[in-house]
Amino acid sequence: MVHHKPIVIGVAGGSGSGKTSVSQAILSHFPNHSIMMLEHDSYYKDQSDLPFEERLKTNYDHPFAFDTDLLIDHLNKLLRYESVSKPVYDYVAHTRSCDIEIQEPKEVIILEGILILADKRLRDLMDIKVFVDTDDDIRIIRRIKRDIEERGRTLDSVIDQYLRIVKPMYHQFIEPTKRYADVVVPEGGKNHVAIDLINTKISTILGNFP
Ligand SMILES: Nc1ncnc2c1ncn2[C@@H]1O[C@H](COP(=O)(O)OP(=O)(O)O)[C@@H](O)[C@H]1O
Ligand SMILES: O=c1ccn([C@@H]2O[C@H](COP(=O)(O)O)[C@@H](O)[C@H]2O)c(=O)[nH]1
Repeated sequence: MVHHKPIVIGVAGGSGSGKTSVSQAILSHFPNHSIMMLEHDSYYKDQSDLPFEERLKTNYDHPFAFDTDLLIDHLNKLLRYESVSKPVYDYVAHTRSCDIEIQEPKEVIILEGILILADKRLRDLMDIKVFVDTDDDIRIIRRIKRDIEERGRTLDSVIDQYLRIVKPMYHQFIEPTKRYADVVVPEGGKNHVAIDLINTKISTILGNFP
């Protein structure tokens, strides 16, 4: 029988910083535990009422792009050990897909996203706050590769979006949230020492569960 509220680990950082890699490294360290990922990206606002050309103009790196109220509602349900219907985001179509995913509650929740530390309501629900800190040049190189291979973009579109939006928004909204982090992880998923420290802390909290 479960007595304690689930543990929430927030993993923030710029696009391409290695948030997903760090989160995966935590997930794979606890194969026998009940652990899940919750991505702020799944809660990008639905834009199906806008034509595709209009969706291309959206600023996806601004807090207004997300339905954070819905994320908080879902997180609170998961914290009460209730399941939720997660939206599924389609990066190629730039809108919510028709699918939903049923997410069962778990003992450990990894909450991941570029702007999760920018919202005090989310910060207040986290037990451990992590910021993955990777230089701009490394992040743009990773993003070019990923967005062309996985998100249906061209080189020119990635460069244009990066210079016009992603970079200025990072410095205005994302980088300043580093000050809220308990742990700053340089260089993402390959930082084994930082990941071990985070995993040890999670084990300690799990060990203290009644
Ligand atoms: N330490 C690393 N060294 C090399 N490549 C990495 C490293 N961490 C992540 N990557 C690669 O960079 C890309 C972005 O990493 P990801 O973890 O998805 O970042 P984010 O979730 O912050 O956008 C992925 O293609 C991933 O394979
Ligand atoms: O329709 C969309 C939605 C998001 N983006 C970009 O995605 C990144 C955040 O994802 P990461 O996995 O953290 O890189 C954000 O910087 C948005 O610019 C998009 O291009 N289109």
